[in-house]
Amino acid sequence: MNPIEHLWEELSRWINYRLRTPEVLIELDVVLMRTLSRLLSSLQQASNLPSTEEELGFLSDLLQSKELHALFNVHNKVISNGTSDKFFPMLSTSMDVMADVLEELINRPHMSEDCKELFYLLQKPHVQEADEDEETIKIVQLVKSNEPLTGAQSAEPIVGATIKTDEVTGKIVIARVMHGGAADRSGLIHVGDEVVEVNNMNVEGKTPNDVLKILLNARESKVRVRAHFNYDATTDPYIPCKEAGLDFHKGDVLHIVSQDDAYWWQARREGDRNMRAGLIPSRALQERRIIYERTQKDGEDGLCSVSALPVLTCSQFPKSPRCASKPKTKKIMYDTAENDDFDREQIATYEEVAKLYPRPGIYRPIVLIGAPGVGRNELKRRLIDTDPDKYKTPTPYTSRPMKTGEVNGKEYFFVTREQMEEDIEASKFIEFGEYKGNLYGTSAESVKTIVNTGKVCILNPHYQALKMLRTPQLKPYIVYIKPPSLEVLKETRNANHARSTFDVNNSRGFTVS
Ligand SMILES: Nc1ncnc2c1ncn2[C@@H]1O[C@H](COP(=O)(O)OP(=O)(O)OP(=O)(O)O)[C@@H](O)[C@H]1O
Repeated sequence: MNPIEHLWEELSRWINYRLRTPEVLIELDVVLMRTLSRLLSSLQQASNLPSTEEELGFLSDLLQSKELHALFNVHNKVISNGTSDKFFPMLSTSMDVMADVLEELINRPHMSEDCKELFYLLQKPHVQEADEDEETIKIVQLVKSNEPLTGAQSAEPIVGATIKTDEVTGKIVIARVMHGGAADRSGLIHVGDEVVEVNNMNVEGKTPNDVLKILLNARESKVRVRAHFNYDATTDPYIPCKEAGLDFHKGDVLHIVSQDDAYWWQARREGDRNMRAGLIPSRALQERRIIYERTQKDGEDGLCSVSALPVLTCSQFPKSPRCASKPKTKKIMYDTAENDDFDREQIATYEEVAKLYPRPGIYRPIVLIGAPGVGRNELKRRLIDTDPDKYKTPTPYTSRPMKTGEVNGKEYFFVTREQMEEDIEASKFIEFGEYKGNLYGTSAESVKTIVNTGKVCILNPHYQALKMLRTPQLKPYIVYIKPPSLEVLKETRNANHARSTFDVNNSRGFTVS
């Protein structure tokens, strides 16, 4: 440790270990002066001069540090009060008397409520700083909100309080505390309090407008996420402080206030009037937890080695007709390994969201999802029938040669295989597949074109295409089609002579018995 660090250590230790009594303020001042003069003389000795960048940096930080400046303020205060006995206790022996009383109290086998209160009060440092006029600096953390500030027109609003320049001193002071606002609820801010610093910026010489600018520039995280899991802090064995936890349910939108800690974010529930932020597990922590739980569970199920990041493959999903050996229409090919988002999507934690403002004349696409054969295609067809000018489905692309009577752009857009492969490679298709040696696919561009022409785009893609469709640009409504009861299903499908869409020959009627 270099001599400067050593001196600073000594000074800090001294401050930390002593009570802040009035006598101590004087003593502190003496120590400060002594330490600084030792620092100066040590700097004057050539051998002790800071030579490395690290030492110079330390000295520069020290000289600019808030602690040192605060100590200088103490020094100035002591000097400006001269020999006034303002900083001295009423009795020269008051500290001894207090120690005696505390000892007396602690040795009592039973303490009455009054004694307990006295015992508690006497241990509080502010009792020991008895002077009424003594200045105290409160560091108050108020979180900026959008709460209305009625009656704040005359002066500038600051987190539920108004400020003004004091006519006599020229300092910024609290003019009014808005009832029920953040400042009022904190109970720490009162009319007439001088504002010394805002967000670590000294406001000396500044106008209320300047202070407002500082507040407006305060950068609070604007991140909002939707939770994809339930969270109950009381049952979380990892949370460092259960009381500080914020419980939420799957689907809740959370406003992330701070992501400074890698494992514990601070958040508020969107729309919650309680302004206090609470701790929630970060995405990284929750992902780890889910992976760990899955690994444990799979272990219990007797499965052999499970990778830390499980990637679901077709075989792990319930038997899908599109995975059948002889697909009816087309084989959908998805190389999940190529999709960066795939793993994360399998571990649902938080999803970033933002408020959406409708754009006149622009409709969000409707994406129909559901069990095979549930009737998505039928629904799409019927919707388009109701209003063909309003609803539109994209025309697919194919590499198959055009048949006689077909019109390019009507049934399909006909392109070469090379062109299609190139576009697939460039992620231009939301879904694609191969059937009988020809490629088929729906391009993202054709969805955008329908949206931009003011029509409602309807899609009934393979569920894997959701990854491509669920983007901030397209913002689709994803509608899950729930099948009706078996009785209704039998009745309607039989009446319609419905054909199964997923059996190998596509010629079977519904086998509902
Ligand atoms: N509401 C309904 N009433 C009567 N029949 C229906 C109804 N909905 C669908 N069907 C019939 O059921 C069969 C399957 O419907 P459809 O092809 O729309 O299913 P799908 O969900 O698009 O299937 P897939 O996703 O597997 O392609 C069709 O013969 C269709 O006519």
